[in-house]
Amino acid sequence: MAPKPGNGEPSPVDIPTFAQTQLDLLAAELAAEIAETSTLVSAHSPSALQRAGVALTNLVVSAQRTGLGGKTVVELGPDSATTTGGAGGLSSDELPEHGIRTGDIVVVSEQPAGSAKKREVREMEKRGAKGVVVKVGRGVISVALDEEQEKEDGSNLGGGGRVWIVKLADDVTYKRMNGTMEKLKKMSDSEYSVFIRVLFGQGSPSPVPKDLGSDPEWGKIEWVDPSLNESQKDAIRFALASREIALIHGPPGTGKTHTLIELILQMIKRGLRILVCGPSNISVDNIVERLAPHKVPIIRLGHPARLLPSVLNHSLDVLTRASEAGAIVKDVRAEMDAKQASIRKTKSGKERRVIYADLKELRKEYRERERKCVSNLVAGSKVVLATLHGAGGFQLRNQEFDVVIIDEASQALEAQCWVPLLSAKKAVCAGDHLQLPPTIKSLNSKSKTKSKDGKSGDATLETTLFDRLLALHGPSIKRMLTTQYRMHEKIMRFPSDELYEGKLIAAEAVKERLLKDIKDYEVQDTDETSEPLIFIDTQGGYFPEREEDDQKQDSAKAPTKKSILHADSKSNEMEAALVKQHVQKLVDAGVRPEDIAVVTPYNAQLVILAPLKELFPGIELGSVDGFQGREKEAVIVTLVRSNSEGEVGFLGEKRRLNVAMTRPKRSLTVIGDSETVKRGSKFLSRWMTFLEDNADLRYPDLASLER
Ligand SMILES: Nc1ncnc2c1ncn2[C@@H]1O[C@H](COP(=O)(O)OP(=O)(O)OP(=O)(O)O)[C@@H](O)[C@H]1O
Repeated sequence: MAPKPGNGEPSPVDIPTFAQTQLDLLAAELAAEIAETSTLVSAHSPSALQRAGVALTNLVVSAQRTGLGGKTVVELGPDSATTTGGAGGLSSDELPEHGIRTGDIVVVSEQPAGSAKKREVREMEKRGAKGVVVKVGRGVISVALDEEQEKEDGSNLGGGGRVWIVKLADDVTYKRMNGTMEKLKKMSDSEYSVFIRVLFGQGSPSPVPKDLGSDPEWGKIEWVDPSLNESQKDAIRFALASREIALIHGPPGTGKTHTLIELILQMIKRGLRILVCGPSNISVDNIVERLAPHKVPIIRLGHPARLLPSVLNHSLDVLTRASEAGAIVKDVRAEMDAKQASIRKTKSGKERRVIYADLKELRKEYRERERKCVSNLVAGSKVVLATLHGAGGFQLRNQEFDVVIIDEASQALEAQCWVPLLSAKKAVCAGDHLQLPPTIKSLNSKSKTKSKDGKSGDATLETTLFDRLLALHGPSIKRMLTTQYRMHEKIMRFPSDELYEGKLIAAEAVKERLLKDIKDYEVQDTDETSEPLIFIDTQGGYFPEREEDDQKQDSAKAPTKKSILHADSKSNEMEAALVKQHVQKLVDAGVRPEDIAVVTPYNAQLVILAPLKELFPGIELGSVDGFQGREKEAVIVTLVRSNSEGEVGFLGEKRRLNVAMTRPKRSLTVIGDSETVKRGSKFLSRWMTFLEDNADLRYPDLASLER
């Protein structure tokens, strides 16, 4: 564990040791990810892998062209020999249902004939071509190949024959994190900036005046949005006044992004140059969308195919094309496209080789011109937005920013945060360390850490920068947002008291909102729609949980990635029946299925709940982890665990429960076995007692349940 919070001076961290620990942990994580893919691929047939969402079979290369960065983009379409027009409702030019998404790293390779052949990922990588999916359409999927991946005779792309693509572990992200950690490790003591020293406890953050609200400098801010609440204003003042680091702690629904937007606008007013990052494209786009109406000049880095359509106008790619220098780049691109097209026409090996040599030259020229054009644009902009990973691209090399802002910092790996932070002078990180950290596959992997004074501890990738800084410097480096704009007062009470020191306040507009008060359509006043908090207690041992393995034996169903990867997941059929009954009551009262979500910690339970999607079109079913950041009018949580041993597994994780119970706006229904759950932990025991005392407590009516 990291040093104790706030006990005077922080214990300094030895930076090279820290970086090495991160490198070890990242290597273990990448290995776990690679192993997962390899196991999947070698154990299942191509069609099973397609159903599991990790492959797309029966394709042919239909075209190739030049993409961003001068890369070759191959377009893949269905092989007409395998799609007999219209079979299964599929027209011959449409791709079947698949799980490959833009941004996935894939290998394109010759498809093995028959399913008997053993497939090895490593072998496929060697013989095929690796790349990134840049576009997914109904009838075509485009892959930008890694440099020089296409062999001159096209043999690694099926040589004109049938190919398939398989999703691989995303090692690109790792390379960037590793590169960053290597740099950090090699830095000498004299190269550490004040900022770096503070972030590793080799110095304390510069003091900030105590009462910023009445401070002559920070107390008189002209707010762009005067409706900000006091805790939001205070967090912004603190983030502006701090010199090295400020954490903005945003519990669920407290307007974290809202606050960051005002902070960015205030920083722009002060002439500061800002880099804004988040762990995912969506987290960054969310900010671009909300900044755009303020008409401030912003540039969004990142591949256009991965950005929301609404933010494209701010994307570097679009801005580059619109610029004057962009026109010259376009000419080179056209020439390259013509060459690419001619490769496919010629059969002569000699001619192909000449064209490839020309292409290589053109690619170099293209890249140089594009880089120049991009650097000019970036250098001239005051606000740049990118994913943490994207901030490590060539576009930001040698660029300096006054402040780096990281949203959702508690959901990012620390090594990823260092991609933009290595050259930062000051950082503002927003997040909530009491919700779930990033998902880690190598969970058992721990590495020893050592502080400068020789104290050692265990480090895991789950410890985020946010956690570490709080542990290092204590609460004085953070400000918490305290008014929440999502939940009914009664839904908020338990998480607030247990996790947020009882500090959360429900905003007037939401504190008494019930389902029956929905304004957009009519909802009847029933027992289900007039209660914000319902607990259906399944205690008594009548509703035991099941292991996924038990079900697989009696199920002839095709594997899904979920079922393959969650072989030891749990489910509870009777709880699922109770969910269905409750949803039916809500829908009968008039609540729209699209305003209802069912969340559960267990993926096997999701498989059992799946038929609800057909019964109530529009309803959302999700794992707790997948629902983080989301909200719904009504949320039903099924806890699944029910056994005589009091085993609760990963239900015992407070942060997971916190996410589960803070998704609803007007109605939270918890379905679970209080006897089992109570025994899981003190926190769970207090939650069960709270529900018994405060929720509308119900017991299942066994007779009315259809099995
Ligand atoms: N000062 C305010 N006055 C009124 N409404 C506000 C205020 N601040 C935030 N909100 C509203 O609260 C909601 C949540 O805001 P926002 O999306 O910024 O939250 P968030 O904290 O980023 O969300 P999450 O809980 O997912 O982290 C939004 O509907 C927003 O308009």
